[in-house]
Amino acid sequence: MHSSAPPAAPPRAALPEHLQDAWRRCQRAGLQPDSPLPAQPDSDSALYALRQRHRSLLRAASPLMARLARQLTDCGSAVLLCNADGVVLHRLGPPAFLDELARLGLHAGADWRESRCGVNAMGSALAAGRALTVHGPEHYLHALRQLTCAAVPLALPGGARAGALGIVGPCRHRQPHTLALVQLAANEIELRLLDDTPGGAWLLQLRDDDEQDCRLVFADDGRWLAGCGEGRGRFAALGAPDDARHFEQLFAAPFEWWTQLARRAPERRQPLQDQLARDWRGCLRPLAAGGDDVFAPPPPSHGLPRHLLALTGGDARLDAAARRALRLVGKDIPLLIEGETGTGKEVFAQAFHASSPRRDGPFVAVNCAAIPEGLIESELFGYEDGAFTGARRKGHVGRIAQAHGGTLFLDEIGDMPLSLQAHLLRVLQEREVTPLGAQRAQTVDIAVVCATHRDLRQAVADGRFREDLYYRLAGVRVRLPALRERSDRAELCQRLLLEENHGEAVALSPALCQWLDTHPWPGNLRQLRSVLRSALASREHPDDALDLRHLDEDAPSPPRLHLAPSPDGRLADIEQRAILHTLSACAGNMSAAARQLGISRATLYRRLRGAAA
Ligand SMILES: Nc1ncnc2c1ncn2[C@@H]1O[C@H](COP(=O)(O)OP(=O)(O)OP(=O)(O)O)[C@@H](O)[C@H]1O
Repeated sequence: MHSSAPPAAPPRAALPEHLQDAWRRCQRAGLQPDSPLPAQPDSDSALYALRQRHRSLLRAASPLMARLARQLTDCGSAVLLCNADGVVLHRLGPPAFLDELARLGLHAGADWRESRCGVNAMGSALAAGRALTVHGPEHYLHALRQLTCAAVPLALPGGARAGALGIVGPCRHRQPHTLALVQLAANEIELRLLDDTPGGAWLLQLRDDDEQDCRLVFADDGRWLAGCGEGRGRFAALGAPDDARHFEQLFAAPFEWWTQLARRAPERRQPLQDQLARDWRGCLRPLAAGGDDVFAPPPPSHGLPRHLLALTGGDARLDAAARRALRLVGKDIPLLIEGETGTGKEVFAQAFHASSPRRDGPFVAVNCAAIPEGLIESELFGYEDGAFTGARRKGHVGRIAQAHGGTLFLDEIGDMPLSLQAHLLRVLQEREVTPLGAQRAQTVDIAVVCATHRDLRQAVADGRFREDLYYRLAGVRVRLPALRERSDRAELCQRLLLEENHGEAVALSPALCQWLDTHPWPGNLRQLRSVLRSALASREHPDDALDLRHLDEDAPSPPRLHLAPSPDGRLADIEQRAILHTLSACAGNMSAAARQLGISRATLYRRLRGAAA
């Protein structure tokens, strides 16, 4: 875009009727064509909150936006998505052009409403409720007259306004077919929004001889709830969802029969005639159970600092654990985190550290199960120059001393050898550490957080863990719920998918949603993340919705491995057989086997050691 004088507006009569209306609205609102664009709010946290609120729209639109952006690579144009208030939720396009737009104040989070920015395609499409193009001088404000833009309003399944999709580019790149491209993408987004209708409803997918797709949604009792794009248009003659129509008023077929059929053969298309005697092939399927969980806003978690808050997607148990931990912040009372492998104990410990006044100090993590027993002592306490044969010349600062001023995280504390437990107890009591071979003790100022997947009290009862150390470490205990127990599983899947897909939303098939929701997840979040990561990588196209077929062949089977029969049925034997089976399937590759079992490599080594003992 260049900075020469803006092109003059065309005579009003030369504008199409709907743009004349838009110009009149701006005049009535008192906008001056030569006034600058209003200053736009630009806050990351406000944008984050806004995107959270509109995540179902973003999830439906992102793949289509990415596809459009690829088609437009050579035109130097950008694809924009606004919410129903005209605020930009997402932009994709050439970085140089996006920067130009941002310099005009049109960044993500900016408000394009017609009443603020004058006639423009996004704002005016929303104001007029119709698809339209605004080219160069047709913009009301001079500041926008070097742009050309086409936009289409988007509707929610019930017909309410969801937002608008648009393509904006430099004026010299006007493309006559841009509006048609946006319209096609908008139709597809509306279809995808249907997938998000809460459970307890049925989706009827219809196809006619021209292979035109229509989708209609019905409640359990057959009431017509929604239709989208073609779905609304092609059935307009028979009514609208708001008219409380019933399936049987649209089709010459009993709804009950269709739902029974759908339960027996959900994928099969059946011939179906509507009340206008048009022939379709239709397929009825239940909408994803629990789909509403994904879109319900998380219950408020007021008062939790940002890092801990980021962990709780609304699960009451995790929320309570975070609150309990938070009461310790700054009080030097040790925290003991319990939970199965992969439940996020280390991530929780890091969030605790980041929420504490020690956040600028070090966070030092030691996995007591991963360090060979003979090395734990020197690793933890350090040693002086020449303390023992093979020691490094200049000695070694132990992990405890490294944590000075910050937090020491002792993972798998239940695996600490008894001989070292007394030594650790002294450090905790005296807040001093004496490296091996040293004459003098050093003072250390540390917060201590420990984690274990074992039952430490049982270990105390069995004499494997010192009772006095247990009470030193377990100042406050929190238990992290297993993934299968968490009520925010759907939310968590979405969050991990966004993270794994570099911030781009991904659509999930209902079958996969259901599988994700009901899988027992023995490896918890670690396993979920790795399953999602490999599923994303196995898609043919980045726009493809994730489906069961993208799972590793073995992904659904770990629970079967754990349940394999063993001669005497003991749990430890079953576990060991599962481990050995997986190891042999992975040709002895420890990392691959650990991934497949959904446990960490350290846990796998530990289990093997346990099995060999
Ligand atoms: N709140 C979270 N949000 C997103 N991902 C998480 C979260 N918590 C954990 N994860 C993922 O799960 C993986 C395992 O987390 P973490 O290492 O903290 O678990 P752990 O309980 O300490 O496991 P182990 O007992 O095997 O040491 C992490 O690498 C991270 O990818």
